[in-house]
Order: sequence, then structure tokens, then C-alpha cells
Amino acid sequence: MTSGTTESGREITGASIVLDGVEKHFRGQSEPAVAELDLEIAAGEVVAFVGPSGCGKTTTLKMINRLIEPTSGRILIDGRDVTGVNPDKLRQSIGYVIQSGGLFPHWTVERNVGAIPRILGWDKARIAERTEYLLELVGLDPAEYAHRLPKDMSGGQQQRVGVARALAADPPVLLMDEPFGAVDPITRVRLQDSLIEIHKELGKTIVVVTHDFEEATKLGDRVLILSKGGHIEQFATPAEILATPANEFVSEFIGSGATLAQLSLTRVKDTEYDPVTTARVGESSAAVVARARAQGHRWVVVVDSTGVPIAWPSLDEIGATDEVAGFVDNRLPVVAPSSTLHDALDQMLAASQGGALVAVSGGPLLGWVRIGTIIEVIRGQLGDAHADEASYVEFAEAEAENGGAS
Ligand SMILES: Nc1ncnc2c1ncn2[C@@H]1O[C@H](COP(=O)(O)OP(=O)(O)OP(=O)(O)O)[C@@H](O)[C@H]1O
Repeated sequence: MTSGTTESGREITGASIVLDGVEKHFRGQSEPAVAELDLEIAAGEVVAFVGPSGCGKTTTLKMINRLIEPTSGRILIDGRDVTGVNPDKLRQSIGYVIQSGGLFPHWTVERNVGAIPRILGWDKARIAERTEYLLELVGLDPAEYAHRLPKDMSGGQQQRVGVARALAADPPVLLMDEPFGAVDPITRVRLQDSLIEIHKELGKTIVVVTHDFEEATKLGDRVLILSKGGHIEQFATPAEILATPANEFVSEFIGSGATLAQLSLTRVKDTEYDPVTTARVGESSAAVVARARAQGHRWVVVVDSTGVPIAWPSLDEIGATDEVAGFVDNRLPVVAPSSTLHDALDQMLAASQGGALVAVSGGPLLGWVRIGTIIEVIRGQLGDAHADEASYVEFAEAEAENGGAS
């Protein structure tokens, strides 16, 4: 395992992955699914594989943990050739997450997460401690979820358990095959944000296969664009790919998604937040209104006992009852600092609000970001070179004027 720190000072616990002339020729097929692929992924890096259907993304991913045996070539993890290693042993050291979660439906969450540590012979106390840590890491309260069955959880929650399970034995590498492909768009954004947080915390090497170029630009430090036969068209940072597509294939592939992907290059944390007045359920409404007025705020954010925002009422709405009500607004636009500007705009427009609250998942409320702030950033990004995209800005501005919390 490689040690050291990233630019942000985080410890790298991931391992490098090298594919050296790797090829997969399925029996009965005239062409190889993946031909002579050379690829180097640095320790602690997140790499997203994208490309048209059938280009060999999944085959390449599954060769890394040898769920698919390469026909030829070498695969090195942390410098060690793993093509001759016992595949079961190898898979215990590489986390793997698939689209549907792949959980055992009749096992509790706790049992699912502890599956590999049990095979590795960990004692019960160590497994219990690790499970609790991991459930918290993926944003699930252990007290509430450890004893649940996957069938009694939402798709997004099951995916969180899938990630916890994949990380159970602290593998240096995490492979993910369309991990968020089967959940609704809002859950998808939250799961992406959680993955970014987890990566920041753990510094693993992550390889993620996705159909969605925008998701690739959001998650990947670098994006690998493949064409048929696992041919590399471009392997570069999202910004590089958008600024200088390597060839016509890449330009066409990113084509209509390019504008949205531009918005994905800037994160909410790169913009300015405005402060909010918060209120607790049951507090005196008059005191809350006075506090908000003193700050010049026309809205307050009601938070639950753990500090998680639950509603964003106006002062008139707050003043309608003596005490702050515990109403939970299920459409509340909340984004994480790692969310992209595109995620933030989506949330605002879906909620018909002129802003979105910024909160670390399950953590403190940091403030709110105005649609106007985002529009300014987009304007700067698009510049004059993309005058036609101005219509998107106008659309967003019109939405902002039509109402919401700005
Ligand atoms: N088990 C198999 N036997 C024979 N051919 C296979 C097998 N698995 C994949 N292939 C073929 O290999 C090629 C690459 O498939 P692969 O699943 O890796 O593509 P992909 O890029 O992940 O596609 P998608 O985005 O549709 O999942 C395809 O032509 C596919 O039909």
C-alpha cells in the first residue's frame, strides 16, 4: 500500500493500478472486447470510465479484480502483478460495488457489512466496531439500520450499505460499476456527494464505471473515455477533456453534455455562501423572528435536534404559530459543499426556490447559496465563446425572479 499525502494533506491509503497490455477475447467473439489496453492509475486517484455501450468498460473493471480473467497482459496493484494471485484472496482486498447493491436480501445490514471480515477471521468486537464506523461514514445511523434487512430500505440506502460492505476490510482499491445507475436523480446526487466525502476521508483508489459523462466529470480526478474494443480515446482531467477534446470521437461523445459538464467543474464550495438564521422546533416564534430581523433575514431555517435542516419558512410563516413547528419539507433544496453548480441549480429549480441550503451530509448547516451567485459564476465560465448557452442563464434568471428564497 502506498503511503504519503495528497495535495490537500490527506493520507493516501489507496494503491496504484497498472494495466499492461491487457486484453480480453471472449470465446466465440470475432473481435476482442478489450484489446491491448495500457493504463496507469495513481494511488488515491478517482478515475471514471465512460464510453458508449459495449466499449469494454465493465470488462476492463472486472479484469482488475479478476471477475473476468484477462486473455493476456499484466495487472499490477501497488506494483505487484496480481494475475497469478488466488482470485478469491485478491477480491478480499479489492472493494466492489455494483448497481443493484448486491446485498444478501435475507441478511441484516450488519451481517452484510461484516461478510468479508468474517471470512478473514476478524473477532466479533472488531467487526462490530468496523460496521458501526462504516455505517456512520456512509451516512446511516447504526442504531437505526444495523439490524434492518435490505428489503426494508430504499434503493439509495441499500447502495450506501453496498459501499460500506465494499470498504469493510479496508481495501486500498474500490471498484464501482454504475453504482448510482438505479436511483432517482436527487438520491444520485447525494450518493455522489457522499462518495466524494468518503474519498476525502479515506484516500482510496477508486475506479468507477458510468454511462454519464457529467457524473464522470463530477467524480473523476481523471476520466477515461473508451471506444469499442477498450480503445483509449482520451485519459485526462475533466477540465482538459472539456477544453481540448483529443479528437472528433471525444467531441461527439461529450457533445450535448458539454455545457452541463462545464457547470460540473465548479463546486458549491467554490462559491460564496450567505449566512442563515436557524431555529429549533419548539422555540418561541417571536424570539426567532426578532433574531432573524436583527440579521436582516426574511427567512429562517428550521433544524431538527441533530442540526439537520428540515424546513425553510418565511418570517410570516414562522409568526403564524407561537412555537416553531416541526413541519418537514421533503422538497427542501439542500446541497453539499462538494455538489456541482449543476446539482445546485437542479435542486433550486426542482424546488422552485431562488437558493439552496448548503450542508455537509448529516452534518452542520453552512449557509445558503443564491441562484444569482451561481449565475455569476456560470457567466464567467461560459464567457463570450459560448453565447448560445446564454439562454440557459436567462432561463435560470427568470426562474430566480419568479419566486423563491432570494
Ligand atoms: N461474458 C461475455 N461473453 C461474451 N461477450 C461478452 C461477455 N461480456 C461482455 N461481452 C462483450 O464484450 C464487449 C464489451 O462489453 P462490456 O460489458 O465490457 O461493455 P460496457 O462498455 O461495460 O457496456 P455497457 O455500458 O453497455 O455496460 C461487448 O461487445 C459485449 O457484448
